[in-house]
Order: sequence, then structure tokens, then C-alpha cells
Amino acid sequence: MPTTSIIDGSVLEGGGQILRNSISLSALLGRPISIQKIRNGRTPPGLKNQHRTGLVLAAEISSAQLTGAGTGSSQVDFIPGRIRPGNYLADSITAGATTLLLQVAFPLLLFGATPSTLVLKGGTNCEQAPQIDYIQHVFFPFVKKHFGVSAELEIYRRGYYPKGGGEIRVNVTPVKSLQSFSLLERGQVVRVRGIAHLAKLPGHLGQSMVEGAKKRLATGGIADTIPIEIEYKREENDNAVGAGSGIVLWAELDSGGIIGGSAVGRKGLDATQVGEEAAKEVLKGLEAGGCTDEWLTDQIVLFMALSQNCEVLCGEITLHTRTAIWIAEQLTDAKFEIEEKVKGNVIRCQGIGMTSVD
Ligand SMILES: Nc1ncnc2c1ncn2[C@@H]1O[C@H](COP(=O)(O)OP(=O)(O)OP(=O)(O)O)[C@@H](O)[C@H]1O
Repeated sequence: MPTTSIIDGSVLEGGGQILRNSISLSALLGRPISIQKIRNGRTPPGLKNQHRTGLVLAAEISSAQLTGAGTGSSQVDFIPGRIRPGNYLADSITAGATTLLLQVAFPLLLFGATPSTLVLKGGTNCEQAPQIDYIQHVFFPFVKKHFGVSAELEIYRRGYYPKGGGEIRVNVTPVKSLQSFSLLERGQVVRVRGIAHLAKLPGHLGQSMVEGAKKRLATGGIADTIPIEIEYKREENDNAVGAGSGIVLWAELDSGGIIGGSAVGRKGLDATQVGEEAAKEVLKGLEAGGCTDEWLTDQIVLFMALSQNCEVLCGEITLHTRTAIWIAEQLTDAKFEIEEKVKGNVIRCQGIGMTSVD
């Protein structure tokens, strides 16, 4: 058996991402790990329900021996076995983000021998996590186009904070290996698209989010020759557990890049402001000069490490991105390099060229 790698969960961002990325890599490489000082950068530290659910799901998929994964725990040990593709269900019970459950499980199923299906229950549109529409319209299109992966996502029911109760289904088609790519020109904005969604709230709030977003995009420099297409959708009352709202926008670049921005409705913030907030994020992402926004950048690091040779012009390099790079370099032989440009930053990765075993 390979020796156990010790991962310090308090390093850099010190949050849940360290767990998810290191568990995914451990399972894919068949390398036992012990993660210590879990979420030491957060208050309170230790495992929350969402993280625990993700760990259990990853352990199921990779036939792993998982110990210490109780709520609040500061150390888990994970001894991975064989990755078994199949149909999996995970329920965070709370409004814990389904998208973060996906983040830990998706890379494993991508390298399975046969297709898999994930049914994930919990929050679909929460703060501090990608909204499900971000995964559908920013993350998946990007990884499909550039890494050559294939996945279909259906949103059955939206789940908002605090009740959760959402449900998504993801069909994953496995790959033999990930494509390499070079994306060094930001290019021009072709169009901005978006979705405003709400449940158990008056329908006009959807319209206000759209108006707020459009107005802010226009005053923020999106030329009136660039199409802005934002739809809004109100869930049927019996198709949502709790009330909630939000909006996800994305600017499509002719280079193949995508810049997302989003906001979730909350008390004290009117719907127009929710739309404006999401638009401001897109404008900030565009201003940063990259082909990826700050969140997409940290989310593709693991894929870059598993691919052979990638380089991408990114916007802001966040602590999340630096953390993802740190984990990848701890657990794999991938080598990353960041080059600061006048506008944006190029991340280059000499990856490990992972191939599926079967
Ligand atoms: N607005 C957003 N749009 C897209 N992705 C987001 C957004 N906010 C956060 N994310 C993504 O969600 C992930 C959050 O990681 P983080 O370590 O903060 O996780 P966490 O499990 O919520 O843990 P913690 O509670 O420890 O912060 C990152 O991959 C980040 O890119």
C-alpha cells in the first residue's frame, strides 16, 4: 500500500475546498491521505454537514475506507479503493450546496470505466458556492469545450437557504483522458446571457432582477450592440420547499472563455439590487482581463493537473486558486506556474496526463 500523505487543512484558504480537492485526487491516484486541522481557517472549524456528505459520497464511489468523518471533526483518514461507476445519491439534508457535492464526485466519475449518474439533494442556489446555473452555463460549457468532458445536468427542483430540498441529476460520460489546451487571448464579448430564478415569491421580482442586471451592464460598459439575453423563471409552488431567489449571468467570449457573475436574493436587498450585484461581478470579471472568472479559475485547477499541458489567461488569482494549486502540487507531480500580465494572469500547468484505468 502507498504511504499516507498528510494534508494540512489549515493552509492558505483553509476551507472546504482543501478537503474536496484532496479527496478527489487521493481517490483518482489511489493514494491514502490524512487531512488534518480541517477548515482551521473558518469559524467554527471542522467538518460541516455538506463536507461530510461529500466525503461519504466520494468514499462510496471510490470504495474507500473513511474514518473520522463526523460533523465537527478536524481530521479524516481516507484510504481509497477502486472507483466504481454507477448511480449515486447524496443528500446534504440541509441547504448544503449540491454543487459542492458535485465538485468532489464529478472528477472521480469522469475517469470511471462506464457512464454514471449522480442525484444530489440540498441547496441549489446558495451563497459561498457556485449556483447550479453557474455549473450549467459556465463551468460545464468551459470544461466540455476545453478539457473535452461530457456531462448533462438537469435541475429537478431548486433548493434555497435555509430549507434546501433541491434536487439535481448529472449524467457523466467518462473520458479516457482530458484534452490539453492553450487559451491565451481574452477576445471580445459576443453576448451576455443569464437566468433569474425564484420560488414562492412574487413573479415581478424576477423581472426586477433582470432589469437591475441589464441596467448595470449597460452603464458598466457593455456596448448596446452586444446582445443581453436574461430570462426569468418562477418555480411552481409545489416544486420548491422554501422561498428564495437569485440570478446568474455569463458573458460569452469569442475566444472560448466565459465570465460569470451571480447573486442570491436576501432580506433587505431589493430585487433590482440583486440583479445589479450579479452584473457588477461580470463587469469586474471582464475588467480583470482573463478568459475565466475568479471562481472558474480555482475550479479548473484540478482538471489542469490531470490533463497534460494547459495554459489559460485568467483574471484575478484568488487564495482559493492558490490553494487548489498547492493541493495539486502536494498530491500529484503536476507543476504550475503563474505569469502576471499587464491584464490578467497566465496559469501554465504541466499536468500528469491521467488516463482511466479500464
Ligand atoms: N459566487 C460564486 N460563483 C461561483 N463559484 C463560487 C462562488 N462562490 C464560491 N464559489 C466556489 O465555491 C467553492 C467554495 O470553496 P470553499 O473552500 O470556500 O468551500 P466551502 O466548502 O464552502 O467551505 P467553507 O465553509 O470552508 O468556506 C470554490 O470552488 C469557489 O470557486
